[in-house]
Amino acid sequence: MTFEIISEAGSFGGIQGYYKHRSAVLGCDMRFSVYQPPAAQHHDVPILWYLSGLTCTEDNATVKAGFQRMASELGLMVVCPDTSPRGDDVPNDDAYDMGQGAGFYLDATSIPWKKNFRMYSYIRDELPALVSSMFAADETRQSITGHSMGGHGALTLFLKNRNKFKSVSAFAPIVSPTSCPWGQKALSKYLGAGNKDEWVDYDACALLERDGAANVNILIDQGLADPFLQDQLMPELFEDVCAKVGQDVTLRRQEGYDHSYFFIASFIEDHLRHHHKALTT
Ligand SMILES: N[C@@H](CCC(=O)N[C@@H](CS)C(=O)NCC(=O)O)C(=O)O
Repeated sequence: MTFEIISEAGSFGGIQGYYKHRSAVLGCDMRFSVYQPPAAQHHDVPILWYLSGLTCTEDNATVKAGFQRMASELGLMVVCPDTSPRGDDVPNDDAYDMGQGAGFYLDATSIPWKKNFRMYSYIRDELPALVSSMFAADETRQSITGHSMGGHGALTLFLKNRNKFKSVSAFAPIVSPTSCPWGQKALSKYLGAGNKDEWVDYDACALLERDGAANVNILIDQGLADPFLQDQLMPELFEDVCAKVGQDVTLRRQEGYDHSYFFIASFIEDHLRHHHKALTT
């Protein structure tokens, strides 16, 4: 497995880096960022995956979430992948919520998307193998978080891989893509409008209902001034399923916060502490 260093910069005693590699799973070049805490100079450290939302690249969270100070203190490696395959040879769409920048963390099965849009397998298998071969990362201790579309990615990847991730959290997640316009559009194009049986495999509410509660506390923050709250995010759907199946969830409704990285930066410390606890006990 080979990779290229795009840049590395000192940050809170550790290193904030940007990297590029050829993804066999996605069939294109991909970029991602990794924060290595100072502890990684001495031993393998746990990994926190941060999945971003629509229109984002690996850069948004890296420069705007403000996780480096706390990740340094707690000894967490934070990896931010891109949100989709990219490039001139990769299918795209003019809309911001489809195609490049909108991979929805699933493995597409429809033409023309299925050749490249395999972000589920990329995040679950290919990128972790690369990261643990490149850095002092402890593959046995991984957790996952994300924002909006990335919150959907974090919840679904966790719920389907409960032995791989020790904990999960999310900021303003899409909790039920089968129930909201962003999700219905993406699932009908990536998986096929007639394949609704496959849609539930990428719906956190449906997965929880189908597979039952996980043995962890799920932390979710949701801003009450988020313009997408009522039509797209609907955290009450997740809350209802959690109550039904006995899933331990902490859903915090935050007054005055919108969908932006100002919201994420305000609560990122709590999320890093949530994951650190699960990764070190
Ligand atoms: N209509 C909006 C929707 C996209 C959006 O709000 N994206 C969120 C994730 S769902 C985001 O993180 N944007 C980038 C940023 O704030 O840095 C736009 O095109 O900017």
